[in-house]
Amino acid sequence: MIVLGSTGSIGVNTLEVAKKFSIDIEVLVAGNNIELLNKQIQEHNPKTVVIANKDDLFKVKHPNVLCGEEAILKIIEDSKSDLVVNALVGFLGLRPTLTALKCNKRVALANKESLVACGAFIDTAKIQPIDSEHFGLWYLLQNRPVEKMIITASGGAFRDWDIKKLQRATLADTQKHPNWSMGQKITIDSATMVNKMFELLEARWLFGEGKYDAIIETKSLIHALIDFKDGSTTAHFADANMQLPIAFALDSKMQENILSHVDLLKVGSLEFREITVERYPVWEIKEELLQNPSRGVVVNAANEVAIEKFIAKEIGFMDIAKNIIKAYEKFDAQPKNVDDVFAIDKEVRNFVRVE
Ligand SMILES: NC(=O)C1=CN([C@@H]2O[C@H](COP(=O)(O)OP(=O)(O)OC[C@H]3O[C@@H](n4cnc5c(N)ncnc54)[C@H](OP(=O)(O)O)[C@@H]3O)[C@@H](O)[C@H]2O)C=CC1
Ligand SMILES: CC(=O)[C@@H](O)[C@H](O)COP(=O)(O)O
Ligand SMILES: [Mn+2]
Repeated sequence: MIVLGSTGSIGVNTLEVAKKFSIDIEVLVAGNNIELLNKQIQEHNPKTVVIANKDDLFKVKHPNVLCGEEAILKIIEDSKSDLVVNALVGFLGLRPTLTALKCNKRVALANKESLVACGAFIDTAKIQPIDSEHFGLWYLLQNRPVEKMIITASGGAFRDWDIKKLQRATLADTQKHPNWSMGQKITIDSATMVNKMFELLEARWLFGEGKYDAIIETKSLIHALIDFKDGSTTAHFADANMQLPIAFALDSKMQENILSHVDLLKVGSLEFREITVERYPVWEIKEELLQNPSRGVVVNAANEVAIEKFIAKEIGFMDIAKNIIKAYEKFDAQPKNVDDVFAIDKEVRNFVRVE
């Protein structure tokens, strides 16, 4: 298989699962972490490697190394593998998803920005999501009428902070996720609750029209719940470890033991909280966005630029949501095709950059 983003949090977990299942790795794609990439090359012996920057080419211990975004698309087109794991972060992951699907490959999709920005034009039949909440929903779904699908949020790094202090929160503060160890960008998205809004959109594209909502479960032991029309509610419990969703994304008929069971006596109690607009201002547009999911492209582009500005200390933490909402109010056109998605993405980025 091909692993895009092999040196990231999902990429590393994917390679561990691949080792356990003895899956052959044809291509590794990484960004700047060449030290880790070299270790992965030694262990998995890929035929081809792609990295982000040509200045790093000489550091990679492999005879066949390419670089840049076009090279990622080319190796997908040229490869024999039937399965592409897309664990790239951000809008950068969209073209590889589209290319893999065009080449009739299966896509194990962690790159949620692909569906958020372009879900209307992606055939989800060939996609197995790598996200704990969608895995949970998929696991719970059975042939009974559903009332509502609910996903859980941890509440992120600032769930217990005094709201008045949030504007001055630093990048380092955002990274103190209570339950999960993940890449920098998704950990910021968890703190703003953008991650959960993205996941509601993903769910909408993956499972179709219906009622979707999210609540905070502070231990991240329940990942999804389904309210069935008959009055039953079922919940998916599993430890906060992505290897379970990854294992099923690589092999949906998977029968192996991947994790220890959650020990409810050790857990003792669970706490649920509402997601409020006061702490998570982006939640204000959640319902409207779910009614018009194609507008996800606007939210995604605004979020990526706002995060860049936050990291560069040009704006405070609470301004990330303000930038998103402002862009959302300004750009209300819905993309009619994939070209529109790229055009709107560009326009929104230009707008937020100068805001
Ligand atoms: N982490 C998690 O538990 C979950 C993540 N996701 C989603 O999965 C995706 C990946 O997340 P995560 O693993 O946390 O992110 P990371 O930041 O940990 O990893 C991102 C990967 O993309 C690579 N990369 C970045 N830019 C480039 C580039 N220009 N060219 C080639 N490779 C590049 C990075 O390389 P390098 O590090 O070498 O620079 C790294 O391998 C995101 O969309 C996220 O929202 C979804 C559910 C759970
Ligand atoms: C592991 C995973 O699936 C993440 O998307 C996780 O859900 C992020 O944590 P939050 O619940 O804080 O957004
Ligand atoms: Mn998730």
